[in-house]
Amino acid sequence: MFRLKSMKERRSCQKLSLLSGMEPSQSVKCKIVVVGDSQCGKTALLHVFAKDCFPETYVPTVFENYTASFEIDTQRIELSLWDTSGSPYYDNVRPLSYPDLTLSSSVSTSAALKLSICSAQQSENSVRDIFHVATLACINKNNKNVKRSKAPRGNKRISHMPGRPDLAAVASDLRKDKAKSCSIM
Ligand SMILES: Nc1nc2c(ncn2[C@@H]2O[C@H](COP(=O)(O)OP(=O)(O)OP(=O)(O)O)[C@@H](O)[C@H]2O)c(=O)[nH]1
Repeated sequence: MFRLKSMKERRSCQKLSLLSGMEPSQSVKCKIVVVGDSQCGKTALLHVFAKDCFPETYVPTVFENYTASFEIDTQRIELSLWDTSGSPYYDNVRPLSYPDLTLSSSVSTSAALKLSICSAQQSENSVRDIFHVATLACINKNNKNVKRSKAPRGNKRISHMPGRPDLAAVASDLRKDKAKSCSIM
């Protein structure tokens, strides 16, 4: 049913549009590259976010791409998610995933991620938060004033939605978290 937007909705909508420099009807595109040590859980992180499933078996990554879209303050966000290999064997080719990376965007996003990484392995919401923070950092690259709003969490709509395993069951089987680092750039 058609519904008129409240003043508050309109304001927050305008706010993000101004910040991203786009009309709300247009989507903001962000690219997020996940890097980190081998087997630190990069692919698992991406699977939980983009595919709503947790990969139990380890399959070494070379390169993999995922897409996801959601809304923040009615602004449509299209994410291009890049998974990389943590193996030193790919040290020379990995940087090809982020040729246009600036140090500042990498540092600010990594810092945000570190705050959330501890619970990311056990909570779907934390995983979502990580990518929302990374997305805002991505938008922030073009506009220094962007702030995370207090609006309800964006609803993610994903390109592939396989069956959703019981994450609680997976969590009960969690082994001790590894002291490895994982970053989103
Ligand atoms: N218990 C537990 N296992 C995890 C977690 N995240 C990932 N794993 C497991 O750790 C293994 C490696 O996870 P991946 O996500 O494939 O690791 P990766 O960082 O992508 O590894 P590379 O492809 O080598 O770079 C898999 O068997 C996952 O099931 C976690 O949060 N808890």
